[in-house]
Amino acid sequence: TGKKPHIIILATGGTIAGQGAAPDRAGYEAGKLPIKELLAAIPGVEKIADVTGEQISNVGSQNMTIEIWQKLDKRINEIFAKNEADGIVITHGTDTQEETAYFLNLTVRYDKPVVLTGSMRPATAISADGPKNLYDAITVAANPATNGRGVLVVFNEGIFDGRDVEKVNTTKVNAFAAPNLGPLGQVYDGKVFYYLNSIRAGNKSTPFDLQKIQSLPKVGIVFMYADAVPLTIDAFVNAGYEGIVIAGVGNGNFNKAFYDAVDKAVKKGVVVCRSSHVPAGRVTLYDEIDDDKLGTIVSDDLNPQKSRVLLMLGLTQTKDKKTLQSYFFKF
Ligand SMILES: NC(=O)C[C@H](N)C(=O)O
Repeated sequence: TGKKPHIIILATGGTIAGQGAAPDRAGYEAGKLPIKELLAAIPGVEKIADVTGEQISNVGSQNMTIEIWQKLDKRINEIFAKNEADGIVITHGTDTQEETAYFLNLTVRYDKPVVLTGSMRPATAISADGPKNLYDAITVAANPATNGRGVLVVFNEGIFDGRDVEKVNTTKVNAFAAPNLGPLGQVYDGKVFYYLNSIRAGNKSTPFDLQKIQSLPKVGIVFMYADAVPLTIDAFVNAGYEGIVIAGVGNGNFNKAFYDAVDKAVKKGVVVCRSSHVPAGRVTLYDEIDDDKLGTIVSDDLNPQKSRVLLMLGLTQTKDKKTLQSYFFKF
């Protein structure tokens, strides 16, 4: 019987720390309860790990910021550099959890477990899902088989990789899925089962070492729909954005008006990435749009909000579109 693993919880807020007038969700506030109270709801956890907690922020994740991402990244890298913990669990709202997970998957320089979780029901609601998710996340982070799998999301007994996980339901406790890949595994009754490995590179095999990156360039997202007008494309260009992700229809398609606006943006040096708001599938090069002719890149199977994360980080390294495109196929 060796020493128990030490797990540090970094709390950022979210519904898991949410408080309302039980048993309702109406009018509840995310990011109210401190980490101490979240831990008090999972007695028995001391049998699987020595757990300590730190409060990084306390916000609903609709208010997540790049500044909090940088703070998280810095603290995670410091914890592992100084060997302060064997694994890290991040409690986080679900609205932007997929973005934070992918950002950290690309920027954390260590292979040790980093697991995000949250909840759909506030801590004060009937059958709150937070305590179980937190217990499961600690179980996964404490398991040696989690090493080297990048940043993960554990939710409703599913284990997902940070690159592929997406929020797929607005209110149900089964809120996360990886539409293009599926879950990496399952956590059940304190046991961890992995079924597959993500083949995407992350952690220190990316060039995105935030210690060497002062600030991130601005990248915006524009939503395409029938008869859409490209006002926001022009607005982003005029506001000095370095990149634009188009949340296109179908295989990253957009109409003639968008095409012309994208053409102008690219000619001004803005990098434009074609993604799609279709829930699954990849956006492929040279389908109905000739990317060589228009000067665009494609998102592969990253959704628009994750494409923005990668394009922001990519643009800190290069403006070369071939290299940026290679990031989208590799990371
Ligand atoms: N279920 C949740 O966590 C939703 C909340 N708005 C948040 O993202 O913080």
